[in-house]
Amino acid sequence: MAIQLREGIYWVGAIDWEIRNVHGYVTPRGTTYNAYLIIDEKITVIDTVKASHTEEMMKRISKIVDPKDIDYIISLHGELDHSGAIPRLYDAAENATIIASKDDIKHLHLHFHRDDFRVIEKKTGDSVSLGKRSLHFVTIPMVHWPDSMVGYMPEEKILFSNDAFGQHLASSERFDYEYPTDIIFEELKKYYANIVMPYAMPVKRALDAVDGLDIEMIANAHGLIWTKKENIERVQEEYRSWSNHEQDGKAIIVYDSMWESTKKMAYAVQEALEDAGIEYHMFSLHAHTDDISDIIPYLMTCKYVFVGSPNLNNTILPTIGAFMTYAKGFKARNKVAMAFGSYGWSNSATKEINAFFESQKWEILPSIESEFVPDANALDALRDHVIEQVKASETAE
Ligand SMILES: Cc1cc2nc3c(=O)[nH]c(=O)nc-3n(C[C@H](O)[C@H](O)[C@H](O)COP(=O)(O)O)c2cc1C
Repeated sequence: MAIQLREGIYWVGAIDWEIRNVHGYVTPRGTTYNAYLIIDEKITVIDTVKASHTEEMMKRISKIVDPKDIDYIISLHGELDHSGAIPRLYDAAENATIIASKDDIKHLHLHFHRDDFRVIEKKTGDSVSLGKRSLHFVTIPMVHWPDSMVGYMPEEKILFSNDAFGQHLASSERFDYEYPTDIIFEELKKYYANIVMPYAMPVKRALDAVDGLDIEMIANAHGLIWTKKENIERVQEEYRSWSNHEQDGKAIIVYDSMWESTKKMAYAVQEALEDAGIEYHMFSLHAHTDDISDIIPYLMTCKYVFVGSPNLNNTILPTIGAFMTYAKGFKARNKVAMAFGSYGWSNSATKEINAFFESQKWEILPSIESEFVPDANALDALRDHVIEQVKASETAE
């Protein structure tokens, strides 16, 4: 059924209980595609759903209104998890016009190749009257596509924010007050880290653009809708802090190992961090025990990054390569990093890892290698080295 947000404003999206991977970002809790129906003089749908969930959306809309009567389809972002059902909805509506940003109009064309779409372009400062209510648009390019836009409805104090402030979280509950707050914020951070993080400057500009709006509800495109005053303030503060690359002073250890030598080294690093009083999280990529997308939220806010790989055929293990390839796109800033790993006869793994650190412009601590299996002395030396380096880094602050 359609869920009422305010009188005449409904959530008509879809719940994807099954999805576990969105372009390499694992989504253990599934997701939702949030679409909104507004019944006013102009019957309007804001965003749609992934094509696979089109009929679920159509059914929810049809409980409230005959889709043929829809006047406006507003597309805030052309990615297929929001635009996938636009062609079906457009065909069901007899006289609909699509409202979108200039880039989104181009993207919709490049996705659907529909020359018959009637479109109206909107940009920052433009609005559309729906009758009793209106929508005022703000383009937020690169949060997270060039086409991204939000719509503010002053009469209801609702910000339709599309992907901004979203979380991949499937639930029968629609509103933040119905769901454990910690889980929503955990998923908010994971979403920001894995989707939005590369675009720190555009995020700051977007936050400035919506700053000062009187917002009582953030109707986003994924997950729970924000309604609680403290949560609406907190999500904006969190986005501000993340876009400023603020850190929590913690560490991450990311490693893989074939015969457990590098694993022993990872645990020596753990011991050192405990001795130095640094909080940390360890990620083992062995046999994909941990997923690389789970590391990114920790990477975003940590200070220290320890990466370990043994040598395999003159290079690193592919799991560590995948982590570095994935991490590289996010442009995490202000890290202090150290490589470690075991080798047999030629060492290139830590060099490759250091080259990655360098590409990220992170401060690099001297790496440590072990020829085959590290003995107790080697592990003690590694531990002491890490303690010394970390303490020096803490004192230097
Ligand atoms: C298939 C295979 C290829 C390897 N290739 C290299 C290599 O190119 N260079 C090197 O120094 N050691 C190489 N080694 C040796 C490992 O790096 C060494 O055994 C190391 O101690 C393994 O660390 P781990 O226990 O953390 O997996 C290779 C080992 C295996 C099993």
